[in-house]
Amino acid sequence: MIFGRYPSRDKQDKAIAVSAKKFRSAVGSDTSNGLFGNMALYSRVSGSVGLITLQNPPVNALSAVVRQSLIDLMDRALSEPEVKSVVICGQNGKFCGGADIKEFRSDMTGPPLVPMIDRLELSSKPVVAAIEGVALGGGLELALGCHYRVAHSKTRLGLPEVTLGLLPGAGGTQRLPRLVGIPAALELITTGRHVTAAEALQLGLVDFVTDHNTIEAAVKLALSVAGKSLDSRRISTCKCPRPPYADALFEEAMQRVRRSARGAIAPVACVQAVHAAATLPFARGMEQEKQLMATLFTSGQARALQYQFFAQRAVSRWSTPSGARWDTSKPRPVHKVAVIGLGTMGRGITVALAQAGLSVVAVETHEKQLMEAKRVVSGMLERGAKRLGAPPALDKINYSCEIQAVADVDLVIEAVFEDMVVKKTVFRQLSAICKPGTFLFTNTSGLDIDELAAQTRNPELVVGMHFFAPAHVMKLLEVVYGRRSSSQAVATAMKIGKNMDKISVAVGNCSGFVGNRMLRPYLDQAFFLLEEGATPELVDQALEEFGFAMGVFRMSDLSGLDIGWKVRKAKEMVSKTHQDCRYSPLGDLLCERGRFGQKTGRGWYQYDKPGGRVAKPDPWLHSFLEKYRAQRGFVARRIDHQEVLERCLYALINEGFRILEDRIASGPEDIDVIYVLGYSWPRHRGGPMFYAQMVGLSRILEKLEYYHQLHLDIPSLQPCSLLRKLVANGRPPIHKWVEVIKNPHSHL
Ligand SMILES: CC/C=C/CC(=O)SCCNC(=O)CCNC(=O)[C@H](O)C(C)(C)COP(=O)(O)OP(=O)(O)OC[C@H]1O[C@@H](n2cnc3c(N)ncnc32)[C@H](O)[C@@H]1OP(=O)(O)O
Repeated sequence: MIFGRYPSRDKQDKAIAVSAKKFRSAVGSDTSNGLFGNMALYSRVSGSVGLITLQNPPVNALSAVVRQSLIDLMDRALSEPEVKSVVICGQNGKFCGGADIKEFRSDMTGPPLVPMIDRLELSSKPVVAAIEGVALGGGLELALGCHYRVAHSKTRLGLPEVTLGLLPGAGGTQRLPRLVGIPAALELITTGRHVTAAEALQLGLVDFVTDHNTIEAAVKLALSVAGKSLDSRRISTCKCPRPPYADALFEEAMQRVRRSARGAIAPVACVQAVHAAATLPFARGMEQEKQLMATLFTSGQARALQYQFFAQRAVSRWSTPSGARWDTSKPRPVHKVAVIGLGTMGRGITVALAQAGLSVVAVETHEKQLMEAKRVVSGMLERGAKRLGAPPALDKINYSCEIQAVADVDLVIEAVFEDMVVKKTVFRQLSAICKPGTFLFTNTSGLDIDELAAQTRNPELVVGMHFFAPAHVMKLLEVVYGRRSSSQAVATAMKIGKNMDKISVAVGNCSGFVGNRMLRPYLDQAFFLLEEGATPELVDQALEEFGFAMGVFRMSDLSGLDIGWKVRKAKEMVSKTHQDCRYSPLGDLLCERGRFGQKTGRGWYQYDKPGGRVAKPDPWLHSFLEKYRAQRGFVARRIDHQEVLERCLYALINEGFRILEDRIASGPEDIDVIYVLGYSWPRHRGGPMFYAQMVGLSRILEKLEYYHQLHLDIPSLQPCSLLRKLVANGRPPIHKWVEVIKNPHSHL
């Protein structure tokens, strides 16, 4: 009966709009002031249910105006005698993406979330949250303030505040443990993990899950609970269930976050807040939550993490110095893709493409290697499918030993050895075989895209794609446009990246592109520090305390020293005499002795066996360094962590400024996203360019000048002109740097 009268989603949105219009005229509001641009709308459904719809596209974030509207509309629902219960939902199939993060950058105005949610929970009429799409952060906290929660089966729920350097500060740290218990709450709040509706139901986070119309289901529930006691439904009044092993649980959680957070303060505060829920009455727990939140809210880490959140979205709005842009370039549809070369990278790329639903032709020249690749790729797909609970996309891939098999594909991703001669040969072949218009993309970590494009009939179709290993897992993709790449080719590469669930950053063509180009001076400094008296352990410890998952030497041992050695040999750096410019052959000398890192059981550290993973200081390496210094006239001196950080990081940042100056990256966000997602730069430090702003550009400049004066033979320590210009321009904030780059005479 109720559902027969209930409008479809479309009709319902229209009904809401109509009643919103009536409501606006009833309250005599002025729509011209934008008040009703972002708000909540009210309508009455099924006679006695007040329906409040959050309306703030794209994710119905709880902006000041939305919060005020919600309060006003709840008051209205409570004051209407005909209304017996209330349903809160979000427009366009999204319940709520949480507090409006953009507001965090300015002085917060409008009614605060905490009393708003408390009032909701205190309501004498039952309130049901109809959750579709997402209920995240403040959105989930709002739902926790409601008396019942109905979710659509495709909804994702979570408290991701920790990823923004915060904690769920609108009662989330106090209500969630009371509802789902301490172990689950600790895990969800400290990781920020989203859960599916099915898991939410299992945890008791939601009361009901539907595959059908969520609002219909919520209204049905609202009708059925009207007039019933709400005593047991107010989460704040419930006792937090405390397991007997709670102390050990908190101890373990604290150790875990301290280990994995590497200096990030939010996860630690999250554990403390949940501990308050377990040990204090609700009101006192809320006070504790508020205090912890206040500390986090104004911290540099929260600013860094929120900057990174927006930067990861900003990079999709790419542009090139020649004027090509994301909003004026249309990608071409791609249905069938070929991957050439099924080594580690080619296999990962094949998996990522198949998982994105694309048909793939996977090519490897030798039958034996092809079969081995097929076995490995199938295993990867099966494991991935098991994790996602979906069938593996095995049938998306056709394997072939014949390069002719790529004749009818729309796009090729070449992933053969990182060797220009080999790649050139493949590109000439592809250009002859492929149908006209086929995009030819190359997976390379730094080779010249223009040189490769010159091998083809249509250089405008050539673009670089720098995948990071493992290619089916890592989120980052550097999309490298050459001098002649068409805007359509760039747009298509960006689109394919998005389809593979990657964050793609469009960058210009230069040796090493953005990521590896900046890595060079960083690695060089680490080698020079060894020459001057440091040990690999000292350098790594400084970098790991800064927040890197692994220091530079442990990382080199893991990825293999021979890779860099091969590149240096190809560039003739190993054999060249380096007169004006300092060059450390330490890495080469280790490779000459067969020390390639973990794979050989020896590198900058020693391991118990080839392939071993536990790095131990190596006395042989220490005495080797001593002999090396003695032979080459280096006098070992005491080097502290501060010098390690300044030399390694400021040299890397200086290269970042050069990259901006050369217009290889279109803004500092591009660099910061690349470094956080591809090079494990600690996320809570925003990225190298954001960190430079936090340290202060004048200080970076001063320190680079100081070190450059001491080491005139290290050009990478010479401050670049953009850095000087920014300091001369009064150190503008990071979002204004591009103005100085575009207008060198700018006086901000
Ligand atoms: C008192 C302080 C209390 C704080 C508690 C909080 O609530 S903190 C906020 C917690 N919420 C989140 O962390 C959610 C962040 N958003 C997301 O995870 C995702 O955006 C999404 C909601 C899962 C949607 O993902 P999708 O891939 O569909 O879209 P985008 O990520 O590209 O986002 C679309 C645009 O929406 C902007 N946006 C998203 N969430 C918010 C938000 N909470 N506040 C403001 N703006 C938000 C996002 O920036 C995108 O816009 P662009 O213009 O493209 O940048």
